[in-house]
Amino acid sequence: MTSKRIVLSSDHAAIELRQAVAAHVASRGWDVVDIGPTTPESTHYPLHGQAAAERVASGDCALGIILCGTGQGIMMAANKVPGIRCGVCSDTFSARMIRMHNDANILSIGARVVGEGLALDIVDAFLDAEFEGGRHATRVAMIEPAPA
Ligand SMILES: O=C(CO)[C@H](O)[C@H](O)COP(=O)(O)O
Repeated sequence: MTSKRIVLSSDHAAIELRQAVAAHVASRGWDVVDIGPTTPESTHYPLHGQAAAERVASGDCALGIILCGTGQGIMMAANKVPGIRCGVCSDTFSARMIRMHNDANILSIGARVVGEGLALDIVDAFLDAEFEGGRHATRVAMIEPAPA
């Protein structure tokens, strides 16, 4: 991965964890684009999932990390943006495999599911893994048809 620019977003349920993830990812040398929100008012996860996904799909950011209470709703919203492959992870094995086999470009985490220590390990597993290509590239290409 040449670019080390990464976008982060969440809904209200994951602001504290997102900020911890942002500090951790920045400490690893990534250029973090944290698009919020910063205030704790209730908000709507599809807005934040789509906004992060658009940063990745446009090429502005190489990867993304998004969070909501479960990680599920914001993942669903992100995956509606063409070119996005986002998985929810609550364990490090899955976080590694969504990069190695699925070429995921966004990781989703549930702030009401995992604690901060595990979340940061999940982030490390995602960032340290690389897509293996080969047979996996054939399968990833089948997920989304090439644009006409
Ligand atoms: O996990 C989520 C979506 O998948 C949201 O964070 C959750 O639904 C928000 O719930 P509430 O409005 O009760 O805080």
